Amino acid sequence: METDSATQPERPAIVQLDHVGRVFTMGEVKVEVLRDFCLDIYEGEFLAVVGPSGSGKSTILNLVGGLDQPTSGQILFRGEDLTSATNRRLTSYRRDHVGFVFQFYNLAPNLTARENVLTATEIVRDPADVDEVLEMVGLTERADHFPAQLSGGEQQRVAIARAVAKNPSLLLCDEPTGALDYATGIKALRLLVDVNRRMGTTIVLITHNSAIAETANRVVHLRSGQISEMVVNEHPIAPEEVTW
Ligand SMILES: Nc1ncnc2c1ncn2[C@@H]1O[C@H](COP(=O)(O)OP(=O)(O)OP(=O)(O)O)[C@@H](O)[C@H]1O
Repeated sequence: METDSATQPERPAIVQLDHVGRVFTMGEVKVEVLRDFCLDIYEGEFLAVVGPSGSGKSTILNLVGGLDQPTSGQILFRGEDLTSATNRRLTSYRRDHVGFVFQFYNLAPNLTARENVLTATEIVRDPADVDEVLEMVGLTERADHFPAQLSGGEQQRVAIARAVAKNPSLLLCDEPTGALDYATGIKALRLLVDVNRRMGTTIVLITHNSAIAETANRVVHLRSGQISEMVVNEHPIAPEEVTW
């Protein structure tokens, strides 16, 4: 059954960034990327984070995904403070709750499409059915091909299938269409929208392309690590309507 796309803050927050600061220190130099950054991400929403290069998008995604820790403030996942979590707990958070999709697909070259997806499901408690996920991404016929035998768009579909097959609560996508041509990018975006609607997975998509963001329920515009604008799309457009 399809779940309604979440637009509204009445939904509980899945992740809360509470007065988060992130300073990178390189020798004597300190780079303050985020200061007092606050954002709630709601269960089941499709949130786009848009901003120019260097505005802090990947920094935020890495913090939300438990790949990085803030220098100040708190990050809560369903009320649990991740900033005081042990490394072991953070690893289980990433394993059980988070799926990542990157611009470059990071597939294991010596494994077939199916094996790439299967490997991800072996480490989680409640995975989705691998064959169903491969069918959803339209790769049933290509399941026995190795990454080098697949096009860029097909490889990205394997990467999405791999992330989705873990049945994560949160799917974090860093420029997932960045390396794809227009038509292939639209297909990848369609998949993400379908995953959000059909599986109720909360999606955070970061992009520098504001046209893509119109498919999301809510768009956070970033400028120099600050939210410059927040837009709720009452009627997100279909990926097929996106032009860039
Ligand atoms: N590990 C690090 N050490 C030092 N500075 C960093 C580090 N990671 C990020 N930065 C700096 O933080 C700022 C924000 O980087 P971030 O990668 O979050 O931006 P972005 O919006 O994702 O950019 P892009 O669209 O180019 O990927 C940049 O000025 C970057 O140089």
